[in-house]
Amino acid sequence: MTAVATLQDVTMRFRGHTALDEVSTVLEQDTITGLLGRNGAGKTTLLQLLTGHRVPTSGRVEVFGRSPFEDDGVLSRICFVKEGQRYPDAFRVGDAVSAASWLFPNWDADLADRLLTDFELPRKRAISKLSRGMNSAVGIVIGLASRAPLTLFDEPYLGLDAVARQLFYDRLLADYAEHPRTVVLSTHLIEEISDLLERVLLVDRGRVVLDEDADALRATALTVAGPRAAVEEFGRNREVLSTEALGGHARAVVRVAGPVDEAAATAAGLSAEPTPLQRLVVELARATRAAGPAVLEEVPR
Ligand SMILES: Nc1ncnc2c1ncn2[C@@H]1O[C@H](COP(=O)(O)OP(=O)(O)OP(=O)(O)O)[C@@H](O)[C@H]1O
Repeated sequence: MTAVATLQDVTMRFRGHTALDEVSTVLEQDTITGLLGRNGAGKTTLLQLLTGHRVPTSGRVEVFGRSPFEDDGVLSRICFVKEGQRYPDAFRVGDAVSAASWLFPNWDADLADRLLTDFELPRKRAISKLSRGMNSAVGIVIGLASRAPLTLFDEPYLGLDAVARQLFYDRLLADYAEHPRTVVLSTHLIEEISDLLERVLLVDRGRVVLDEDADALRATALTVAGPRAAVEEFGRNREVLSTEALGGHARAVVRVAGPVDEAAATAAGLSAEPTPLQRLVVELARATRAAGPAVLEEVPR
């Protein structure tokens, strides 16, 4: 695999506050990574470092083999879609799209047209008159049509309704299948995007808590349910991430080694199901933070 971006021992301090603390990670070419973490975890800061908006206090950031800071050759290959993106006051939707078409060498005008239609964005409408969700949709159209080799979406769904969010996920996946590129999606809506993700990068209080292949991560845990005694017995020699009991019945999220454990659960009279990614991430983060509060909140859908 080819590394598109590398962070090595990156620390970012703002006055007294450490937003990122010795972070190391690699973004592989042609992957979709979910960048996850609670409010203030350091996600936006990490994306700002990748896009050269900030220079780390210490450590090394490399994108396409070079420091992204003030390097036009690198920056023209990156599209950064920010939460609540602002545009010049006089801009209409068409102006934002035209400006983006000049910026990104791989720009696909036909795709941009189709996406504007899909998201019902009139080209002539002043951006200042758009609803919050429509404003987010403009960023999404630009992010997808840019076909930038490194495309970063920082919570791009502000104000977008569920139908529009699904449209975004569907169009991203379809276009990615035809034109693979490296995508990072910073989000709190883990379950919604879990099918899209190939990598999971979880940041908590400026530190990397998880940096894993999404399928491998899913295979590390099972949700088992059944008679309480059998659930307890099953968890005896395994790492139990959480347990809920109601009367004689219990349900537990348990770390497992593979299919052999699933067979053992079934043989013990338990139901065994994959653990939803959001639940798994919450539980793993909680376990990492020992006795602390949950690291991620479940976001109501
Ligand atoms: N310019 C700045 N000056 C001081 N502190 C900052 C600055 N930018 C970010 N921080 C702090 O760094 C921490 C990480 O912020 P960051 O925006 O990266 O979090 P985030 O994970 O993107 O959060 P959210 O999910 O709420 O958007 C926060 O505590 C934030 O207050």
